[in-house]
Amino acid sequence: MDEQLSHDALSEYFADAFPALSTFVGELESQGETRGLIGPREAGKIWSRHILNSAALVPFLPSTGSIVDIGSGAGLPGLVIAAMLPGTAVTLVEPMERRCTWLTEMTDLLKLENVEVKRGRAEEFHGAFESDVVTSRAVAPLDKLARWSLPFLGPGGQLVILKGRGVVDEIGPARKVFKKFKMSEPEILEARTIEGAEPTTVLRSVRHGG
Ligand SMILES: C[S@@+](CC[C@H](N)C(=O)[O-])C[C@H]1O[C@@H](n2cnc3c(N)ncnc32)[C@H](O)[C@@H]1O
Repeated sequence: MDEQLSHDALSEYFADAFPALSTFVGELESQGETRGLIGPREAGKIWSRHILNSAALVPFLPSTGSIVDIGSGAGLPGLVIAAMLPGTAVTLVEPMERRCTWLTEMTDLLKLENVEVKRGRAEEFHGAFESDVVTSRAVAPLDKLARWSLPFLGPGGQLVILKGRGVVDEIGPARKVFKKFKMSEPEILEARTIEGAEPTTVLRSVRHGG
């Protein structure tokens, strides 16, 4: 467990999702680095760096409906969302086969019945299905990410993504594609979880016409 975070604070924050997420953290600690899912020396920091960072998105998401997480990698934020919001249907889109194998293994191990893993690049699924919300973390600069993400949204659909503070500088180059998909002006929100964890930045935009 991360040094600065107490078991009690994490257990209280994650409530019903805590057992599944503890199992997930244990698997990331034991296998994450060797399977190329997390960086070296991250094993002791998974709760703060990855799980709480992903969880920061959850207060901005609906508790029902469909969510597609683009470029899920190790399952961040997609598996964290699925564990915390069991009333949603979460699709994880990831092109790398070995990461999809991991995602499927974790979905089974954590007994998440609301997860579907789709192997491929986001662009390959345009037109194949729609989603109420698209999420992502650390996948691409905003203009590229918007081209990959926005075709999944119908009217009223939302883009809700984790980004670094520098996201404000990415909005200009992405404006054209936001306009093309009739998206609202992106909001930049500060997202907090528990005391002692770093706040993070969330970008949210809604497709007009819902
Ligand atoms: C830096 S990793 C981030 C993984 C995870 N979201 C996280 O925060 O740890 C970027 C991920 O995006 C995936 N990716 C790259 N291009 C993609 C595309 N066109 N569509 C979907 N996923 C993509 C990569 O395979 C990789 O797993």
